[in-house]
Amino acid sequence: MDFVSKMKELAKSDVKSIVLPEGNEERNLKAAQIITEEKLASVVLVGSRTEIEEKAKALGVNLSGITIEDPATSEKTKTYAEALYELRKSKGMTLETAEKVIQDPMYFGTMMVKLDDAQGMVSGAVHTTGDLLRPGLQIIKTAPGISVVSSFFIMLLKDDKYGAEGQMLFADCAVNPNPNKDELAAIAIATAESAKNLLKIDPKVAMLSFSSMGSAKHELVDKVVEATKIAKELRPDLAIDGELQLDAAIVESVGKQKAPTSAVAGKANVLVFPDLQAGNIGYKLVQRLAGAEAIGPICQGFAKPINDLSRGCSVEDIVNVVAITAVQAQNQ
Ligand SMILES: CC(C)(COP(=O)(O)OP(=O)(O)OC[C@H]1O[C@@H](n2cnc3c(N)ncnc32)[C@H](O)[C@@H]1OP(=O)(O)O)[C@@H](O)C(=O)NCCC(=O)NCCS
Ligand SMILES: CC(=O)OP(=O)(O)O
Repeated sequence: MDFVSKMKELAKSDVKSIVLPEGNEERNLKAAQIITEEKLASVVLVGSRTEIEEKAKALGVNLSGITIEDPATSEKTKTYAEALYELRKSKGMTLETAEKVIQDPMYFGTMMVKLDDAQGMVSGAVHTTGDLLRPGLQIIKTAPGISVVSSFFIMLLKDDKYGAEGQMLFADCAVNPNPNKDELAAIAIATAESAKNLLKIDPKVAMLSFSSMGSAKHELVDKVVEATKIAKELRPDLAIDGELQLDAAIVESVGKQKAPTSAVAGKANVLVFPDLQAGNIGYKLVQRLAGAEAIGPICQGFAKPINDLSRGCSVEDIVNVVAITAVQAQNQ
């Protein structure tokens, strides 16, 4: 069974409630109907009830079995505003501001997850990644013992000779613009754990650079070398190695030539990029030029699952990320 089918089967086995805060958007509405028909999750659309109902009618989307929460009229709005105020008052938020902010479906949806009125959230077809991350960081916060929220893409490649039979995780492609060495080490460890938990593979983590094992000297390379050292010290049980160029990481013959003693070189199935410029460009290159399916960005490190989409996503992408979010919610 392929990865997406596995996620869907798991999601169906214990149905969770997932919020779509871009409730009046066409792809979200179409996805909501598919998710409901396939029983992948119990969908909550957040937004103006009138707009959602009118748009659904125009698109021929059947809303039965789907819950709509309108922040302007919901009986939950007051409670959520008060909870937001309590969480953010030490940062200077007033109750008046909280009452305004909670009208934003992104904040309303995030608060639904925080207060267990839903188990997960997916957005990003319209909003930017920052629009999802800010309420997430302010309200959901990090899981116990985790200091850095980051993200990964599940890359399903056309050529199964790479990664784990064509499956790879790429990180961080969406959250941390310029992680320092400690943050980069944390991203590597978190992504290795995500590879084990979601893909059920034995992670082989390559810390990517433009240098392989000292072949180039530069401060940008130093960060990757130091992050690799930190990650290995923190988790000697994990196969993490670097610094490696991309070809040394994924092509067996090049790995043997450039990093002959590495247990990861040539076999990597988790690629950790040195910064967000490289990560975001890297995943889009593989998606667009190599025709890989890119699922995500899936967030890791939040106390509860909230996930992003690319604004270029399809209806199918939304359905897939909702299934994965539901599986993450089962594992909470
Ligand atoms: C993630 C991002 C939104 C955070 O921005 P920010 O300006 O630091 O946000 P805030 O200052 O409002 O931070 C909110 C809180 O989260 C914390 N925080 C920020 N990034 C964090 C991270 N990666 N992990 C954990 N906590 C984080 C902040 O310390 C702050 O805590 P506090 O309010 O309790 O003091 C920002 O880094 C960003 O825009 N990243 C790039 C997203 C993007 O454009 N991706 C490309 C397309 S996918
Ligand atoms: C993940 C990502 O790059 O999102 P967007 O394309 O919406 O900026």
